[in-house]
Amino acid sequence: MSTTSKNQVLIGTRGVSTYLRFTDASFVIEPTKLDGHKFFCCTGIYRGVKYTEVPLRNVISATFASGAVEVQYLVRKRKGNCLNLVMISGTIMDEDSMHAKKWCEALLLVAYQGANPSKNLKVFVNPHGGKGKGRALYVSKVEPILLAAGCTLDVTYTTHGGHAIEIAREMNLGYDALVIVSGDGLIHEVLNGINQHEHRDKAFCIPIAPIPTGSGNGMSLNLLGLQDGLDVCAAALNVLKGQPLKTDLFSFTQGDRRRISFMSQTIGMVADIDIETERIRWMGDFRFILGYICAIIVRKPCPIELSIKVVDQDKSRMVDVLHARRAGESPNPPSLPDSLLGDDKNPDSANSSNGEWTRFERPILWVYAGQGPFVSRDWMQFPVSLADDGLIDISVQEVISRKALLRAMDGADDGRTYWINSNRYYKASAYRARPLTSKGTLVVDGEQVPFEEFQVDILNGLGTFLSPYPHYAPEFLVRDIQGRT
Ligand SMILES: Nc1ncnc2c1ncn2[C@@H]1O[C@H](COP(=O)(O)OP(=O)(O)OP(=O)(O)O)[C@@H](O)[C@H]1O
Repeated sequence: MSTTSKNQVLIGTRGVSTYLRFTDASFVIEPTKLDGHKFFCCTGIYRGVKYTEVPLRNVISATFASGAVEVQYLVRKRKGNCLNLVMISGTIMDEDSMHAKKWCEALLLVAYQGANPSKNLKVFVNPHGGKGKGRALYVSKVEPILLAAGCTLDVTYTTHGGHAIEIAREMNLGYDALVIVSGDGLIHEVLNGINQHEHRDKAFCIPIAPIPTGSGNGMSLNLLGLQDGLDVCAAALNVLKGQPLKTDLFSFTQGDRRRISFMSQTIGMVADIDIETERIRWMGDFRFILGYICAIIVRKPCPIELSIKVVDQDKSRMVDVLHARRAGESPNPPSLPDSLLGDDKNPDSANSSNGEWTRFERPILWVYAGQGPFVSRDWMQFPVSLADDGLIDISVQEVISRKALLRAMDGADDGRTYWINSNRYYKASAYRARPLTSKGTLVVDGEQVPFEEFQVDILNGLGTFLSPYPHYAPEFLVRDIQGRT
């Protein structure tokens, strides 16, 4: 029987003849006995070569040189573990060289769905982000994957806050993607550098791919999901295989200074948590939980004047819109009936009229505005957020009892329903806030900014990120909507 078939090659590896083949969905390694009859021990391992099947997407490289085939791919050692880069190689057995070469080319073609694996990448590495392991993780885990794919890397290790702004402002526009090895703060810097670029609009089209080595890593979680969002190898795979996802950005204006924000603006208690837990960043994202508990004990009100251009404040409808959008039933957010736009059905918030500013008049503990479901692994702040709906999600927490705040932290069954308990949640086209005291905290994408009057407007679809999905990661579909008001 000839072993030659279009989708497989037979190689000798570790003394075992082994088929390498691919189907429409998978890359398969199948050890056999040398006489061609398949033989497995009960574990599927034959002299150290194990039967392996991985999604085609996990194949990074396939080369043929000097009579040997080499395939590099990502695999989980155990279910639930992080991905790891591994390689299988061996000399071809009864194939001809031309077949082996063509097989490698065909495998790469399907594994990359026709895209070029060898990308030209600008890489920013923040050695200070998160627990300070960015450099080590980049060198040991991420760079080998990018190099295996044949990428050209232009790497900058940031030396100080603001360094990434300086580089992004001046960068050339020939990169296929900007790889950001840090947390959300460095993404914020890069976007603000791009905003000052001479060719701003073109620069905004270069997709950004986060590699999660920060504390919260909200954007990485939102793009890759809870299983992969903190896995640097899964994030490196996204650099190679992700598709551009357009996201809204926010224009944050204070006086004549305008910043770009891509994820969140926080005022009051949650901003305090960000700042006050800075000195325990070695704890990773647990710092936010600890900070929340301490902040509940203090329960400091934040006197501000808040005005919102409300588009919707009905949580049930927000969930329905999210589901419809993800099911592809509604390519664009459905327009709301005029009677609902800016309608103030709730006497607890202030008056508004269509397209006008609604004043929020009750004492508040915090405002959390932004997009993207997760701001960190345990904190789902904007569960009904859509990447490019042209709206900002705003949650406002009135002053309530400590007990009620602790209950809010509990969420429902999985800690992902935090928003249901924050008592006001809006979809808005803009908002503005004016502090009524000089003491207070304001944080934009993790960066502390002066606690002064500001306004936020939407920059619809200006951001570009690489993503495995056409929306934020699918697990964020909100199933449990108990308690929505
Ligand atoms: N070499 C450096 N030394 C000190 N600070 C740096 C350096 N390089 C960058 N920075 C600053 O580090 C800050 C924190 O980075 P980043 O926000 O990415 O990590 P994080 O705060 O741990 O994560 P997250 O924002 O996801 O919670 C950035 O705002 C940046 O200004």
